[in-house]
Amino acid sequence: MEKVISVKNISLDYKERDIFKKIKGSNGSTGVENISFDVKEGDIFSIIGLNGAGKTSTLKCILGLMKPDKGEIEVFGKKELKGMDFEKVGYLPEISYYPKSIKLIDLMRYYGELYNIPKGELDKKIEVILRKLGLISRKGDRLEKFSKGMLQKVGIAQAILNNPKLLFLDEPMSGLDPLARELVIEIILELKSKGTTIFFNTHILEDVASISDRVAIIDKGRLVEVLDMKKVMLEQDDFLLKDHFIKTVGEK
Ligand SMILES: Nc1ncnc2c1ncn2[C@@H]1O[C@H](COP(=O)(O)OP(=O)(O)OP(=O)(O)O)[C@@H](O)[C@H]1O
Repeated sequence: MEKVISVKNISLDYKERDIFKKIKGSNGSTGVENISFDVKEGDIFSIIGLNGAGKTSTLKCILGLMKPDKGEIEVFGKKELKGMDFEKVGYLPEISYYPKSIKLIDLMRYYGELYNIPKGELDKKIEVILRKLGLISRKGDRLEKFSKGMLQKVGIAQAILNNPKLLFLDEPMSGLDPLARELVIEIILELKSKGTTIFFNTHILEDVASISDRVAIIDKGRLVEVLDMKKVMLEQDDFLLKDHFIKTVGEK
């Protein structure tokens, strides 16, 4: 299997960012320190860590939304994602900001245009995805009428609209009810079965253990270990990610 993401010795120190030096009273903090890992094509790769561990910072560096101070990142074998590359990538940010007055269908059409989805296919694609996420009856509603969980589903819908080859999900289960969480797991597994590589950040360990091929544990900006889940499960049939995580992070 090919490497889709390669992260080598990246560090990102918010203290070094000029903008934070300028904000009176802000000391900033270390985002990530000397992190390295690879993600193989078709894998589900999860990063778990406590609040502030560095999950979002790592993801933003991979996507090119932040530039690490040190280290190298390659995605699809390239040092920088550009133009057409983004048509192959889906991204659910940790917090999505959408104009409140926009109707769901118009937001989806807007993303469809950004992804260059042919006009003739777009409405059908939107329909399928909104139906899957239980949002079809709300497609004509403005987003100001949506609950937090519904907005999270909107974020997921836009992230998968282009059938991405590589999907980034930052806390995908945030604000979702148990049924919606199951639905998202189903969607993730369906995408994997079609060959999509999935990279996701979470601190909800139950969601990770059963579906991930590899799990990276990070703590205070540092990579503690990368677990090969199949191998771990074979070696220890009573392995519980939660217990392992508490032990590992607790001992640091
Ligand atoms: N914009 C910022 N300015 C200064 N420090 C920041 C900024 N963003 C993140 N940090 C710091 O970087 C560290 C890692 O934050 P990050 O958001 O990557 O963690 P996380 O694991 O995604 O956390 P969470 O689970 O709470 O979303 C934290 O110590 C945080 O305070």
